[in-house]
Amino acid sequence: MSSQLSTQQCEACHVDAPKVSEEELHELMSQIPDWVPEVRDGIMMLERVYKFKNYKLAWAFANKVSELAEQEFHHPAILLEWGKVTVTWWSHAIKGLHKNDFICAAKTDQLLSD
Ligand SMILES: C[C@H](O)[C@H](O)[C@H]1CNC2=NC(N)=NC(=O)C2=N1
Repeated sequence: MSSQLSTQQCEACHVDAPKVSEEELHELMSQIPDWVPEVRDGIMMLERVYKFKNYKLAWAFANKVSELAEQEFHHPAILLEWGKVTVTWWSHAIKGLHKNDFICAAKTDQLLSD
């Protein structure tokens, strides 16, 4: 359930922290069905495009995602466009996906209803 992930906190991620396994990936993806795993420069990432009616609403959402990032001290790529925000989570430290990324993806989804 996505509520399960979104109630968790990011933990400090170090270079030797574990990447999620194939099995975990499958289980965690099922909890954030609107996110797509993307491999970019050999790094697995989680991405979702959010659509809005205008620039201002997209901008406000991008700001909320930025606040979440500082709260969790885990920072995504955020692409702000007219009516559209693309959020991409991955863990720089391990060049891949950590459980933190799934927690933050679930929390990003929750910002929509705030
Ligand atoms: C020093 C600090 O903890 C690190 O630079 C953090 C900050 N935010 C981060 N965000 C993300 N997405 N991945 C990281 O590896 C990461 N590392």
